[in-house]
Amino acid sequence: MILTLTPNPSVDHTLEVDSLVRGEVLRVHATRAQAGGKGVNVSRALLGAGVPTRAVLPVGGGGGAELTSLLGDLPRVAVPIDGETRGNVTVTEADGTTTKLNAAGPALSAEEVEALLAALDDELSRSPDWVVASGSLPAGVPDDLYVRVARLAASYGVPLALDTSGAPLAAAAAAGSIALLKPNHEELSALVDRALPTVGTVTEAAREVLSWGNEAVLVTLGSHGALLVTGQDVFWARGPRVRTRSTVGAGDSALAGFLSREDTPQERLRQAVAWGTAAVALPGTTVPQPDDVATDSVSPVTEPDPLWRIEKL
Ligand SMILES: Nc1ncnc2c1ncn2[C@@H]1O[C@H](COP(=O)(O)OP(=O)(O)OP(=O)(O)O)[C@@H](O)[C@H]1O
Ligand SMILES: O=P(O)(O)OC[C@@]1(O)O[C@H](CO)[C@@H](O)[C@@H]1O
Repeated sequence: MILTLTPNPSVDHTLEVDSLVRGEVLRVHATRAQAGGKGVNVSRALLGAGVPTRAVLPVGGGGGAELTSLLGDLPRVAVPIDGETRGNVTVTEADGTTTKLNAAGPALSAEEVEALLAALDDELSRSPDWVVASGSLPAGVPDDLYVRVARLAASYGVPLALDTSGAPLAAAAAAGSIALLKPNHEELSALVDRALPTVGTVTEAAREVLSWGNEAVLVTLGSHGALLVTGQDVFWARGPRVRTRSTVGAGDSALAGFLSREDTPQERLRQAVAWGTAAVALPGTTVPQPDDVATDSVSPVTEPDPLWRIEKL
């Protein structure tokens, strides 16, 4: 069973337009409202693939009620909060360009933060195979929340996969004990505070993160695929070129694919890239179903050339 924690979930509203022009009246071809938030998306993707999962998330107000109804039969622990669950907006264009407007989300009180961690503690005591902690932190939640999550997971011997950015990522990565970090290229670059133009520089940055006491780094590179860096090896893989409809949730789908089955690092990377590639061909925050995923079209490369430029991959 894979447990997920999403401290700042959302209702994702997607608007599809031909082309986004600032200051104009634009006609919207299609709109959709879907359950969102990074850990929620990981759980949704796993559920679709028949992998047991459970999502822990705070919910509040009308947005929380809408999110609850959109979650359908996803197994979950919803922690009630006074604030209003956020709505995020995505605009996708005909060429696949994706523009996202993410709200800050509700402020959580200190008691609500403790209630969320208590719900997580309770679920961790049931020995899930992994816990995934993902996304931004709402106002009122200290930047070290994921450090506390890592300690809690370690106390139960449950491996933690973390996908976040900025100060919460910096705090948790520096504290160590994370089985898998999933930054994208930009997030890793911000974490080590330098540009990472090549496979070699990305690998070096990931190795620096491992030296802080973490076990593996899956760096997703958007259309350039993903690099998996462990203490021993480096693997790179990219999917086939696909028509992009929306990149929202590609990283979450990649993480779900990586965790979807016990396997070798190469096979996990193959699944991750296949699931991420499948996600971008789907609209809005739609996560891929098993039939959408073309695993055979992904061939991981062991020890890719450090001189390869990321933008050319
Ligand atoms: N434009 C694209 N074309 C093909 N595959 C893509 C594209 N964008 C993403 N992917 C696939 O999805 C994976 C995850 O993408 P990305 O690096 O954009 O994650 P992310 O930034 O965490 O995304 P998000 O935060 O929106 O979930 C990539 O490793 C790649 O396999
Ligand atoms: O604001 P955060 O928490 O960083 O990201 C939230 C979010 O953009 O992430 C998901 C896609 O990964 C979306 O469902 C959601 O709207």
